[in-house]
Formats: sequence, structure tokens, C-alpha cells
Amino acid sequence: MSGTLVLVRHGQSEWNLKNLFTGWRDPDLTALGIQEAETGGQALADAGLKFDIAFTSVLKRAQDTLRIVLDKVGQPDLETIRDVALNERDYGDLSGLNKDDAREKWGEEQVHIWRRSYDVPPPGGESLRDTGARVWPYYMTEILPRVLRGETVLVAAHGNSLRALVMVLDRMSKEEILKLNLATGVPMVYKLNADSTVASKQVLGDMSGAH
Ligand SMILES: O=C(O)[C@H](O)COP(=O)(O)O
Repeated sequence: MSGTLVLVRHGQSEWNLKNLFTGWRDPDLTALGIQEAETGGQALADAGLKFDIAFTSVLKRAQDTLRIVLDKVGQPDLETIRDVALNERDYGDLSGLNKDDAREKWGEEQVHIWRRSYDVPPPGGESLRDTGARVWPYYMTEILPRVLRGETVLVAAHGNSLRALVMVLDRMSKEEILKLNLATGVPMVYKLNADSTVASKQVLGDMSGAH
């Protein structure tokens, strides 16, 4: 067994609340989002986890979630690396549109395909495969080597940048990833084997409400 990797999706953002496609746009957390981050942080504190380093995107909602989590685990000054590679999937021309309006315009099924499929990009944006093509190499070069050295690494990022990672870690098929939704603020704790495969996964909270 080597180290520990913790993934957490940011708490609810203002645009999650308004039901808008967000992508690379940069809204703040809502009051609920702050609470979700606090709950996730508390769960990590209760599990006794201490981190060696944290990674996040260049977007506020992920950085603010990380700050709240680090406060809860008593490590407010932890070394943190921010990188665009961990940003949310770029939603392209859908960014800023209401998700229900989009369903009315293009149909429920098409919108679901844009949101959850592996390789169909929304107009002007990234498919999950495109997102994975930047997230995965970043994970391999910057994050994984630390975990393999035995470090405990925290990653605060986004619904789809983390889905891209979880798909590979959990060896999910293109069909399975279609159904995967990550809840906001719920940490996933992975223990990795020395060969980079997953030894165990523990979800510290309730994923069932995610949509
Ligand atoms: O970018 C967004 O709109 C959200 O962060 C994720 O949205 P999705 O659940 O529609 O992919």
C-alpha cells in the first residue's frame, strides 16, 4: 500500500443554485456551498486525515472549498498548487445558459449526452474525454508520484474534472460514466497500491442526492 488521495468536488456555487452551465466561468460558493465544504472538511477531520499537499483549479469555487476544508482539518497554511489542468470541463457555448432552457431547446436526451457522455462535446466546449486529456496527464505527473511516495494528497476540483479522474481510478466504462454524478462537498478517500491501482475507496458522506 502507498499513500492516500482525497478528491472533493466544490460546494454548491451561485450558478449551481441558478441551474446554469458554469464550466470555466467563475461564480462564488453559496451559503449552502460553504456549509457543504465545512461538512466535508469536518468528515476528513473526524477521519483523522492530515495532508502533505493540496491541489486545486484556478477557479474560486474550488479554491474557496479547499480553504474551508483546510481550516476544518487544522491545516490552513498547507502548501497548495493551483492549476488550470484541474478546471471544470469547458462547457463552451452552453456556459451561462440555464440547463432547463437548454433541455427545452435541444431536448432532454441531447442535453444529458452533453452533460454526461464520454466523448460528445457540447458546442464549442470539451467532452469528458477532452477534459480527461488534460486532467489525467496532470494527475500522472504531478499528483500520483506524491501518492506513490506515501503522501496524503487532497484535490479540490469540479464535477467533471473529477469524473474524468474517477472514471480511470474506478475503471469505469463509457456506459458507466454516463450515470456517475458527484455530490458537492463529499470527500472520496482512495488508498492506492504501489502499482497505482486502487486498494480501497471510501466516500465520506452521501452521494445519492447528486444529479
Ligand atoms: O459546469 C457546470 O455547470 C457544473 O459545474 C457541472 O455541471 P454538470 O453537472 O451539468 O456537468
